[in-house]
Amino acid sequence: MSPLPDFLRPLVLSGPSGVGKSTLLQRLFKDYPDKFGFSVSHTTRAPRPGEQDGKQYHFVTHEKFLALIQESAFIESAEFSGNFYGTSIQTVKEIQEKGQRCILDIEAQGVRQIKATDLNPVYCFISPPSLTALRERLRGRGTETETSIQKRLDTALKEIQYAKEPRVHDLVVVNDDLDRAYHLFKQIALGENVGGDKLPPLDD
Ligand SMILES: Nc1ncnc2c1ncn2[C@@H]1O[C@H](COP(=O)(O)OP(=O)(O)OP(=O)(O)O)[C@@H](O)[C@H]1O
Repeated sequence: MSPLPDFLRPLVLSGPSGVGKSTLLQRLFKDYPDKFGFSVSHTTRAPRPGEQDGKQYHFVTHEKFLALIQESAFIESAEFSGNFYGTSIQTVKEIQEKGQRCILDIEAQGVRQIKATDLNPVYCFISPPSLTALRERLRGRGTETETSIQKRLDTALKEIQYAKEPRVHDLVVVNDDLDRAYHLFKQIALGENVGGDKLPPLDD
């Protein structure tokens, strides 16, 4: 059996909080409003200003989230920075049925879980150029308290450690210059046969 073209496989995006995943995705969806479907996760975290239920996330209570776990509704679910996140099987199915490429934005625990399923996605890691740059972006976004920034940076170190393990990701995009990173990310999303960036040492 010949392998599926990459465009027909879901695309799993991961990378530390604040690295620029949402920024890259927003540009992609603006440029290609019909080609891609974003797998909207369920979360128990509070909406940030401007976020709409069903758009960035399905915002649910703890109780509802636990009920969905009981019903085996999720492909993956994880706790991150004190909140639960999960991808429902139904959400991915609906996107695929529309003939769109399904894009999932998932943290490291979720990536591990997806590897145990038969989803067969392309794994793309969005890397910061340095830890210093990541810290500055999280502060600059202005959505987090200093405690939350510290929590996210601690988790970021674990994400990066995991990303350094062999064969975890198929491709890396270093989000240094946004236009350059977006150009590469767009090619990957469109299923073009490109090599990614090299993972920076990230030990600053
Ligand atoms: N290449 C870049 N250079 C400088 N700043 C950037 C770059 N890409 C994104 N940013 C900025 O970094 C901040 C974090 O970006 P964004 O919210 O997209 O991150 P994220 O990975 O989606 O985070 P989370 O996982 O927490 O949702 C934003 O303020 C964004 O404008």
